[in-house]
Amino acid sequence: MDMKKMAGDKAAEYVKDGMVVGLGTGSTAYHMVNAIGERVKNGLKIQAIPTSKATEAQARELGIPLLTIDEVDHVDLDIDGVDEIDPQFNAIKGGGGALYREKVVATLAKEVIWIMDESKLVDHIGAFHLPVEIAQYGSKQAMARMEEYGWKPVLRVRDGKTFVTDNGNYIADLHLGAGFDIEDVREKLGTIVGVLEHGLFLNMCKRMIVGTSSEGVRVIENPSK
Ligand SMILES: O=C(CO)[C@H](O)[C@H](O)COP(=O)(O)O
Repeated sequence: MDMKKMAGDKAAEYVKDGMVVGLGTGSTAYHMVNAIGERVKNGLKIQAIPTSKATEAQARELGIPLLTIDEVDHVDLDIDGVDEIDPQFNAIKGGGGALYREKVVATLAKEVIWIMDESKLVDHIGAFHLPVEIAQYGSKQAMARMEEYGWKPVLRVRDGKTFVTDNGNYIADLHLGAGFDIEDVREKLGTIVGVLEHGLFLNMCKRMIVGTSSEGVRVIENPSK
């Protein structure tokens, strides 16, 4: 079976009646949303908060009852994908550009599960670019500040056009390299006007669920949660 599907299907088992569930975004989350949709058809009673317009459309199609963010006062469980994750459970997310809503929902959640195939496990994050959501107004200046910090921001382009997030903003992708100083980058990003959120999700999850080619699904618990 597809490794992403294995992880998504397994994660859906953690959803229980009565929960408010955060539905992540991306090709792994897609399988998880399908699996939850199947369980809803079979009588599971939940409410869900999607982390992107794409996931919202998928969940709606499957008949999963949805809340808007203004209707949410807590999230019991958030399940989402990652782009990279290290043994300290520090992750980069936002490859699909949904990092802002993903972080809002993950931050509200009592419990977070990250789902992935085994390619996402790394010793040090940073080989994958770090996505940073920036306001359109002043984006040139915000990127100039990033250059001053010695980073090389690349404005995200899709299909020949500047990529615009579900929130109407741009994404600057930072190519920092594996083993970059996470705390230093996080702190410096906080000083730049126009930076709305970044894709560092540091030690947020209670467990990772990893689809592997040789061992099936691995569930890795976070001892610090
Ligand atoms: O953060 C994300 C979207 O903003 C995704 O969760 C991340 O990019 C992983 O995607 P995939 O499961 O397709 O590999």
